[in-house]
Amino acid sequence: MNNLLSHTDKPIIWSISGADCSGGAGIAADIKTAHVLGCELCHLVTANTVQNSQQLVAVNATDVTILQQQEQILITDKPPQVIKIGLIANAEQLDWLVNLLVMLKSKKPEIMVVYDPVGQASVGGGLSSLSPAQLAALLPCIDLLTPNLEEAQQLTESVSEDMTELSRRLTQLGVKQVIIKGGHGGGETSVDYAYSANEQRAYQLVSPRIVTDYSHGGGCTFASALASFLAHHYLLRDAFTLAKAFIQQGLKQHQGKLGYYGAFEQTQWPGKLADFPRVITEISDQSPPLPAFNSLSIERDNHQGLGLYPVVDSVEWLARLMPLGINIIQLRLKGLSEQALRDEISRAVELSQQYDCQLFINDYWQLAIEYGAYGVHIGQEDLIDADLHAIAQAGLRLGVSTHGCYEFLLAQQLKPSYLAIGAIFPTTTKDMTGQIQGLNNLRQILQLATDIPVVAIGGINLERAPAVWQTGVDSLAVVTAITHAENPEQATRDLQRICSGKKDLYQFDSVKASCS
Ligand SMILES: Cc1ncc(COP(=O)(O)OP(=O)(O)O)c(N)n1
Ligand SMILES: Cc1nc(C(=O)O)sc1CCOP(=O)(O)O
Ligand SMILES: [Mg+2]
Repeated sequence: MNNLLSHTDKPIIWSISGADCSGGAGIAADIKTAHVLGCELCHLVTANTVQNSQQLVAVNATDVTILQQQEQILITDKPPQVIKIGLIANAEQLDWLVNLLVMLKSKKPEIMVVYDPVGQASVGGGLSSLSPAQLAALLPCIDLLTPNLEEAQQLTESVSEDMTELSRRLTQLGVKQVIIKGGHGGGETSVDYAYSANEQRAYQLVSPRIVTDYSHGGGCTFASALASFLAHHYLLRDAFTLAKAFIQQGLKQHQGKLGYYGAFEQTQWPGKLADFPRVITEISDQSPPLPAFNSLSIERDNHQGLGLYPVVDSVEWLARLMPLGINIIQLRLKGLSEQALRDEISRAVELSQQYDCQLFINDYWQLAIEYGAYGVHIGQEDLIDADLHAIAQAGLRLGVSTHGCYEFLLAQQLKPSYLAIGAIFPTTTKDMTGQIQGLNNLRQILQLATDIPVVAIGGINLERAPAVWQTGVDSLAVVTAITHAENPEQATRDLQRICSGKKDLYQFDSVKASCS
């Protein structure tokens, strides 16, 4: 257990779950899911169940000594990044599991543990009779719990149907993050609710309900899809979004087929906007509804798009760069007094009119409106406080920062003038820890884009710019590649040249996991 180095490029997941001889649920679902999502899955089978599409006949619990042997033979050879837990057949297994998790987390705290608390088989019958009191020892070891509403009620010994209340209670029992699945309810849509105790934030996603009986193993698949995306280092909100899209895509394979309880279909890495959920948020679901924001002046027919987008921190920089034929530019001021802000912004707007340049003001949307700037750029944290109606009514364009697919979908629902995706690479300009996208993730997110222009930002320099441009983005936003360059004017011209190059690919079929 000293050497927890992995021997494979693929992230390793351990699934500690039961085997379903009918192939729909349990380990079978976990293996199929992890496989198509670019992970390697080791299985420690807790029970050999006897079931088919109609009934559960027996749960034959595995002897704990076998699970211990499997744990020991795997631990140095195939150590896990993520552990996914399903069926725990008895109290003896529970004790073993709690000890295992405590030991693993003491050696490698970053191991993530996902627990899908299966108590009932979907074909009817009890898989496990562990009580909430017995499970209490396990919950503090769990990073992500994925109950349905009924399971959340059982674990909290509550009759509440309020997902907010249930998820808070579950985190009080020690679980760090919860996703309560709404898939089993009625209605036209299925709403899932995630809550992170660390972030103290909730996320809600809704998808149209797909009518099909081919859903056997859907719950196990959802949990193992989450485990797979977490193993690829996606944040909870993005793993949640991708896992919901994965489920939607799988259910659609047998849409409308009823009368036979078939195995859920695991297909491929989700990449079609139609499979992705809608983000429920008070920002996008405002009343009255938000109007679409004015669009930018953009030339797409010559493949150039918006081109280079310098982001600078003074009017002096604007005055230096605008004469070079810049189409779009941003004034990103930090830490100035009210008067200094007013001076800079009013001078910047004047200058932008002189050069007919699309000037965006970062953060200060009220001053941008007051001085008649072309647009404002708003970060995710500031979206809630900004008066988006006022920005639209004043005719200003809106740019929104996004970091990952959840924020991208949320921002896209607002129909802004452009969407920024970052940070593509590590950057020294601001702390983007945990939010570095890389080129593969950028390509995946671009598959979800509509006709709203997309700007890439973060760590883009002369060497990296061609590869980012080739992903098909409409613009490259840069700070230090210009402001820290030995010769900023030359760097600007070089970047402009890259951004005027033809893009070869506008097709992103089956982009594989970020592991490549
Ligand atoms: C084009 C572009 N993209 C992203 C950002 C970042 O904006 P924000 O999230 O508001 O963070 P700060 O820039 O305010 O630190 C941006 N400014 N421009
Ligand atoms: C200001 C900013 N916003 C980012 C985001 O991802 O939202 S990354 C970033 C820094 C961009 O600076 P540079 O080009 O020097 O890396
Ligand atoms: Mg900002």
